[in-house]
Amino acid sequence: MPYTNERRIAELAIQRACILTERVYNSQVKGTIMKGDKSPVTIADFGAQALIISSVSHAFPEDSIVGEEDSSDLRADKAKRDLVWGLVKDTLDATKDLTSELGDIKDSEEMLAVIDRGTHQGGAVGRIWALDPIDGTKGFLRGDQYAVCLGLIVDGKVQVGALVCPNLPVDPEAPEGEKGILLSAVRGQGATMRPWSTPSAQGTPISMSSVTDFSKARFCEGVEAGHSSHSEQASIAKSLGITAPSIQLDSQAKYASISRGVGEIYLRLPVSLSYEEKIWDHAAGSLIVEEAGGVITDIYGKELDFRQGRTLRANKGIVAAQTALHPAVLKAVKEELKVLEL
Ligand SMILES: Nc1ncnc2c1ncn2[C@@H]1O[C@H](COP(=O)(O)OS(=O)(=O)O)[C@@H](OP(=O)(O)O)[C@H]1O
Ligand SMILES: [Mg+2]
Ligand SMILES: [Mg+2]
Ligand SMILES: [Mg+2]
Repeated sequence: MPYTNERRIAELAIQRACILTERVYNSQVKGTIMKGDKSPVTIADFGAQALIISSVSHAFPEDSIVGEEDSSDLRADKAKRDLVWGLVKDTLDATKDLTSELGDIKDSEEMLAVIDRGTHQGGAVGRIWALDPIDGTKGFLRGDQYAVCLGLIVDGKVQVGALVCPNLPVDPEAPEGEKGILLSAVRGQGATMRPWSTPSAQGTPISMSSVTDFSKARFCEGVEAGHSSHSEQASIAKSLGITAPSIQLDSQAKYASISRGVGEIYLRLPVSLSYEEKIWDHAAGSLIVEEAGGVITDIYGKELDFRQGRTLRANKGIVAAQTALHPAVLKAVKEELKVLEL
C-alpha cells in the first residue's frame, strides 16, 4: 500500500514529540515568547519541531519540510535554547528504542539546524511535509486542547496526515476517562484512531457522523474569537436549524472531533479577509476528515489549495462537514456572507 512507511514514521514522530509537549503542558515552565505576529510560542513548540523534523529527515532525507517555527528566538536566548535542548535530550534518552527509525540529535547546535530545516517555502511540486509542532498554542497555555500535526503533501495534494490530540478523551462518551488520541490517514486508505498511550495498537477505522437532521447536528468552532467569527458561525448555525451549543475546541482537535463523529460540521469563518491560513494548520486534519468520509472546502466552496506555498492563499476560511450536510452548510455560509457583503 502506498505511503505505509510515511504513515508509520509520521505516527512515531508525533507520538515521541508528545512525550515532550505533555511534560511542558504539565509544568509551570513554558518559556513563552510572543512572536512578531503577536502569537505565542513555547519551549514545547521548539522542542517538538526539533524532534519531528529530525525524525522525518532521518527517514526521508530528500524530502522538504515546512514547519511553523524557526530557531531565531533560540539563537538569541541561550537560557531558552538550553531549556529546549534539555527537553529534547531527555526525550531522546527516554526513547532510544526509536533511534534506528527516527534518528538522533547530538547537541544543541545540531538541534537549531534541525529546527531550521523547516523553512522550505512549500509549493506545487515534490514531497513536502507540513508540520505544526503545537497547533493551538493558546489552548496549550490555557490548559485546554492542542494538537501535534504532521501532513505529507505530494505535488500539491495531501497524501498522509497524522495528528495527536493529547487532551481529547479516547472515549467521547467517557470524558473523564483516558485521554490522548492519535489519528492518521493515507489518501484512499481511510482514517484510523487509537489511544496515544498504546504505540503498537492498530488504529480502528473512524467515520463522520451519520446525522443528517440539522436539528440534531452540532458544529465545532475555535476557541479564540480572534481566529474565527463566532457571531457569523452562530448565525449560520441558527439559519440551518442547529440548536445544540457549539463544540469549542482549540487546534486541529476540531478536525479530529468531526472525523470520529463528535460533531457534524466545522466552521471557520475568517475575521479578516487579509489573513492567510497556514498549510500546517490544515494539511493533516483536512485529509483525516476527507478519509473519514467528510467534505472540506473554503467558504466559497473551493477545494483547499496546498500548492501555493506556506499558506492557503487561494482560499478563505474552512467549511468542513459530513457529506450529506455540506451543500446546505455552504449555501448558508454564502447567504450569511452575502448578507454581510463580504
Ligand atoms: N487571525 C487568524 N485567523 C485564523 N487563524 C489564526 C489567526 N491567527 C492565528 N491563527 C491560527 O489559528 C491556529 C490555532 O487554531 P484554532 O484557531 O483552530 O484554535 S484556537 O481556538 O485558536 O486555539 C494557530 O495555530 P498555532 O499558532 O499553531 O496555535 C494560528 O496559526
Ligand atoms: Mg503559532
Ligand atoms: Mg497552528
Ligand atoms: Mg503551532
